[in-house]
Amino acid sequence: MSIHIGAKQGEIASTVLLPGDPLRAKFIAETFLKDVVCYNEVRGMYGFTGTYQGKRISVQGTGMGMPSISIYVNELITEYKVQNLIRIGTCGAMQDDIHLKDVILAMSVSTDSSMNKLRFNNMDYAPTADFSLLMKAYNNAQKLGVQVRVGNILSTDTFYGDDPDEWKHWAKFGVLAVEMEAAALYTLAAKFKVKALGIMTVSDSLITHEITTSEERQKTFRNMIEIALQTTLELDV
Ligand SMILES: O=P(O)(O)O[C@H]1O[C@H](CO)[C@@H](O)[C@H]1O
Ligand SMILES: O=c1cc[nH]c(=O)[nH]1
Repeated sequence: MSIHIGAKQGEIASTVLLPGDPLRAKFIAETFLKDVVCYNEVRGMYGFTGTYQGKRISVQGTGMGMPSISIYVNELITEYKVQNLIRIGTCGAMQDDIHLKDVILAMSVSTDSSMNKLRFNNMDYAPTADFSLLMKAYNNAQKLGVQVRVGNILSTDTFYGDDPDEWKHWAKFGVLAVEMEAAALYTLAAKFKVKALGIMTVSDSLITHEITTSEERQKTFRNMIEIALQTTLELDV
């Protein structure tokens, strides 16, 4: 067992899907996986292992924000030898041609967080997706008939910022959408030489102020989940 994950060695698969919401992890396990075992309930941050079309995979909630996902990703990699980490999250659209429920593959991540400023002694690091995961996910989206946007997203530390227009500056530079974890995920994956990708569904628009309901956020993001699951089938480990 690690400090925050109550699994025994061998109970977590080498590929893990990472929703922020632990109830999304439960929903995915119950809806898409067979032979499911719940390996973690510590802090209510559910983790499950099961099989998808015969492939063993796990799904682990990460909580919200970079400090929280960093704890789970660190322990998954260092204590449980996880090799492939695919975040399946929600995000807010920052471009007017991106709509509710659109799917975004995060090729790179900008951030307003100080975590990497501290890690890299105030220099800029560019958190980047693993190209083989990105390419597989893109190809699977095409096969499933799901149009995806691929590009730069923002991982922010503040869901409720002080300046309601701050996101517009990122948008001017082509950033597609905002969420709160991918920069930390990509940075840790690079540090530990494992693979990571973020697949995000648009849950709200910063432009039109449309939002999805929490039930929709938890349950209806099938396109993103199916892209991630198909991608796991093509992984060697
Ligand atoms: O839906 P999840 O995966 O939690 O992702 C997004 O939703 C949360 C904010 O509501 C943040 O964690 C953000 O990254
Ligand atoms: O971090 C997030 C997630 C979803 N929507 C947002 O606007 N921000």
